[in-house]
Amino acid sequence: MTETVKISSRNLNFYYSDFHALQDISFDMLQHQATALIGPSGCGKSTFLRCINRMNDLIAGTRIEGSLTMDGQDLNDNAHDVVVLRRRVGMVFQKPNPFPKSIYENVAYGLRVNGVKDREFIDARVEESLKLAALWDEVKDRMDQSGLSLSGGQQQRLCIARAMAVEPEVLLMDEPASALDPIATQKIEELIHELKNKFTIVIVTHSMQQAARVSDRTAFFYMGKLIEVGPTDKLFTRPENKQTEDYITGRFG
Ligand SMILES: Nc1ncnc2c1ncn2[C@@H]1O[C@H](COP(=O)(O)OP(=O)(O)OP(=O)(O)O)[C@@H](O)[C@H]1O
Repeated sequence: MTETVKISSRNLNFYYSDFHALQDISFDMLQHQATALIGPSGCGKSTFLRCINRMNDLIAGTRIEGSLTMDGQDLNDNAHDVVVLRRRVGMVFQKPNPFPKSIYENVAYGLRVNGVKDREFIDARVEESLKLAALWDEVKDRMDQSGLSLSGGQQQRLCIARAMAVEPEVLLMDEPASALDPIATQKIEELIHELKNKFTIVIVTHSMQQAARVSDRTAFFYMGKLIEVGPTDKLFTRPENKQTEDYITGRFG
């Protein structure tokens, strides 16, 4: 497998006012792989994820130092258009958050916002995205129903379809299955395996089992620092760092 770096973090520091939430984070996320971010609550996983699509820009008093690049381009360069960035980097959140609109309109939303008007094109992209999200068969006969009428697991797959409709290059997932039952969780995990063929995935998860099941590489964060990163099977079976070992064996966290 050829390994191309998609996103690269170098000496990344992030502050919420005086609080130093991320400290000197340096590692690469590879193209067409899933990278899992693990670590105890409050260690900075979500903060790091939100740096990638600059969602933290929305929080007053935050500051970022160091470099974060995608395809070698600095994401924090002021010349970088955040709207374009968010089209290239989709995001799925912990709780499914469909819009109070029809299933069809949920998926078509990003295209419409981007000015696409061609109905046939939108129809085709909606179908393709729902198929990619493994939801098409369950909804194809009720596209006009509200997205909110779906089950939690279906809603999350709808949100994944919505994110994919604008053909992002990267999909950020912040604990995408934490609000779902085991069967819906399994579907999302299977989906991640499929989606890797098309996208680069960075996933925050509280579940080490989930990280082990879905990711190629895992990064272990602790108190704002990156303690260890490497191939998932190695990190979980032969960690190099004592703190990683203590965490994965359940001695803390
Ligand atoms: N908007 C904010 N303002 C100030 N501090 C924040 C803000 N968001 C997060 N923090 C702090 O930054 C640290 C990292 O939080 P973050 O949410 O990134 O951790 P996490 O590892 O994702 O945690 P969890 O697993 O509980 O979601 C925590 O100490 C948190 O309290």
